[in-house]
Amino acid sequence: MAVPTIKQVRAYTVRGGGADYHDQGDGHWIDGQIATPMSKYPQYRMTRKSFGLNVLGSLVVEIEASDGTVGFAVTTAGDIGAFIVERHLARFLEGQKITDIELMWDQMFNATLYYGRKGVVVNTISGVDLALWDLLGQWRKEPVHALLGGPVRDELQFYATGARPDLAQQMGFIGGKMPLRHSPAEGDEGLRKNLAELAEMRSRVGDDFWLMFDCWMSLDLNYATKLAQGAQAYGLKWIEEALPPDDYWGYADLKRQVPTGMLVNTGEHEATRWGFRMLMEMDCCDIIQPDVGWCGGITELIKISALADAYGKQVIPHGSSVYSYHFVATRHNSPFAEFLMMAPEADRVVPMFNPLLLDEPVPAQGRLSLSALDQPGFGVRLNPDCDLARPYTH
Ligand SMILES: C[C@H](O)[C@H](O)CC(=O)C(=O)O
Ligand SMILES: [Mg+2]
Repeated sequence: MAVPTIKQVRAYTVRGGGADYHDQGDGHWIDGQIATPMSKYPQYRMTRKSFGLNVLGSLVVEIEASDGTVGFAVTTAGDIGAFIVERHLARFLEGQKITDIELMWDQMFNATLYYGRKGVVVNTISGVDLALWDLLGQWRKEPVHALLGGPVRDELQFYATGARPDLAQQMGFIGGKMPLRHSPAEGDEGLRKNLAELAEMRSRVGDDFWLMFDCWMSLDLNYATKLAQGAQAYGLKWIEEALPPDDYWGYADLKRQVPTGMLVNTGEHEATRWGFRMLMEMDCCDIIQPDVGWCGGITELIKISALADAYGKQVIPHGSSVYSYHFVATRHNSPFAEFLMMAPEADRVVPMFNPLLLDEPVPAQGRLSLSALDQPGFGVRLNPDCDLARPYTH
């Protein structure tokens, strides 16, 4: 059978939730007081939207093949990403065989090296890459996990990220990761409050339920060490993204300084095999947490994950819903997955990319059967009710 070629690449943007899951309405737990690198400025401490966490919006990449098959994917990159896709990356895709994903990835990455490497450019490349995998799956009528070598387990198990680990426990999740609220700018009193919150949550969930802190790049080494030592009494399973992503040296020190048995995890704002190589070579963490929509897509995650396996590290991707699930299902070193609680009060399970995708599967009792992932591609559809714009064409 002749392999179709890529006929057209289109980039759309959309606001309100979706892949830019921080773009939520006022009062949502994800925009409450959460420690960030901006917390040292009192005017930017109480909400993350105050410093522009939701400025990007979602990018939707649609790729149409010569036989009419269409693949698509979403990520966080908004208008900037749409510009990059339409005015720069499309040239490396249109006319290519839809099977030549490795070649297209290499051309997109190398052509953008002079202004890219990480951040929104690699988010954008990731979105294109995911759309290519979706297209291939649609054409072959196979789920992406089958294209990746097939699942190694029958169901996925999830921990939940959100403000209410106690409710996540009742919903059947294996653990709850809560945002750290108080940053070093709030001194010892803030540290006491952080530990008191953990103590309170531990008293609600009992001894065996996993509890984790997500520090979202907000701490310094000394504070992170004190937090980890204080949290030991309440059985904190891991301390996540404690330091800025570029502080590889700090992470290596932190990993040596936390109490025995407590894990140091990071990587959601890291990108490419070279970034993750640094984290692993310098022994910065126990578990790496690439976001498949930000780290370079599935094509790059395959390499990152193989490297991690050789280093004896687990790969528990950050969020990303179906884009992660199809990958996690196929890897021995990804034994569980994250589910981000996007209900405003974190009191029920709603699709992570709500309202952008239709047919987005969600865990029930903290689990998702592989049979929920057996549709072609990533198995999701764009919600026609979402107001997509196409700000650039080529
Ligand atoms: C809750 C965290 O601050 C962030 O919004 C999500 C995240 O880092 C994670 O899911 O991990
Ligand atoms: Mg995190």
